Amino acid sequence: MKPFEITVPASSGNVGPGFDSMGLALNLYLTLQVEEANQWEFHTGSPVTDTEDHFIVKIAKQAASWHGRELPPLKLTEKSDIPLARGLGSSASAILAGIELANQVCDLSLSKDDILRFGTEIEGHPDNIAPSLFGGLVISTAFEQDIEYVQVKNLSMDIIVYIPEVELKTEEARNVLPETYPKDVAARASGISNLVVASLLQGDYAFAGKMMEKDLFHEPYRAKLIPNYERIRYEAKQNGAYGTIISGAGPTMLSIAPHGKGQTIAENMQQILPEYNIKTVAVDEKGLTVTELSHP
Ligand SMILES: Nc1ncnc2c1ncn2[C@@H]1O[C@H](COP(=O)(O)OP(=O)(O)O)[C@@H](O)[C@H]1O
Ligand SMILES: N[C@@H](CCOP(=O)(O)O)C(=O)O
Repeated sequence: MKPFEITVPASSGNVGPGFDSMGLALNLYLTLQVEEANQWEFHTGSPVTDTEDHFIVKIAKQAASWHGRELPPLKLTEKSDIPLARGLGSSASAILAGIELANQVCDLSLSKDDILRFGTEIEGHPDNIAPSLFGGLVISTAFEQDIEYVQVKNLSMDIIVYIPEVELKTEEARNVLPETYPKDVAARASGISNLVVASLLQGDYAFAGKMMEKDLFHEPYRAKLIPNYERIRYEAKQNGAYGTIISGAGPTMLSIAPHGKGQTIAENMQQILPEYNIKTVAVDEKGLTVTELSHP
């Protein structure tokens, strides 16, 4: 086996009202270098005590065993710009890295649709898995045995993320949501989501930003879990952003802004919230990639 590297972008799920179905791939990356080895080795920036039980290895073993195969020992080197439990899809990126690892090493011949289905089954919803796999903005939903999706590329807007120091587990942020929604609320909430999609497709980012802030599916329930929720929305708008939403389940927040204005907005917002990591990010258009390494 030749050494290779798997690269998976981060993602921002929901994009406001597209709860569990809309997500954007972002240019923060998890990379996993893979080499043959006689015994397991796992290298990351921080110590890994349970090499064979590491989340990515567990997923890879699961993917291999579902196809009647066993993963051999490997030397793995992981690097990641994606902060954990911040609403930037770290778990989806790690799941995809694990599935692709098994796909490559055990010759599973999984198609991208197979990976989407398997990854969604593990993650529970496709809104992070689909964009991290395909790149761009992806709208997706599980329908019977399949995950149906539409990929949208070449959005022309700037994106700013506000990453706090605190973590928020997605599971915890899902527990505050209602089990069911009254019919009139569901109808309005999906209408708002449809307006966001339609305006993004038309390139009307100002209207998309306005409607993104009107979510009824999750933001009203999660706002209390997100530090500085109202303040970030207000200050970002004062500084010229079109709209600000919770990224995934939070606690990171994300603004969309006019093309070319993102950097200035990020700098101004960093003055207001010095304890945050605030930066502009771009949409990743490629999704998961695998490259052969000549010199690992
Ligand atoms: N690269 C990784 N390696 C090991 N575990 C990871 C990795 N990425 C994510 N995880 C696991 O996923 C958890 C975060 O998932 P989650 O709460 O869904 O937040 P998010 O996906 O928004 O970052 C981490 O606490 C960790 O258990
Ligand atoms: N649709 C999910 C998205 C979770 O994204 P994450 O990055 O916070 O894991 C939800 O809103 O729960």
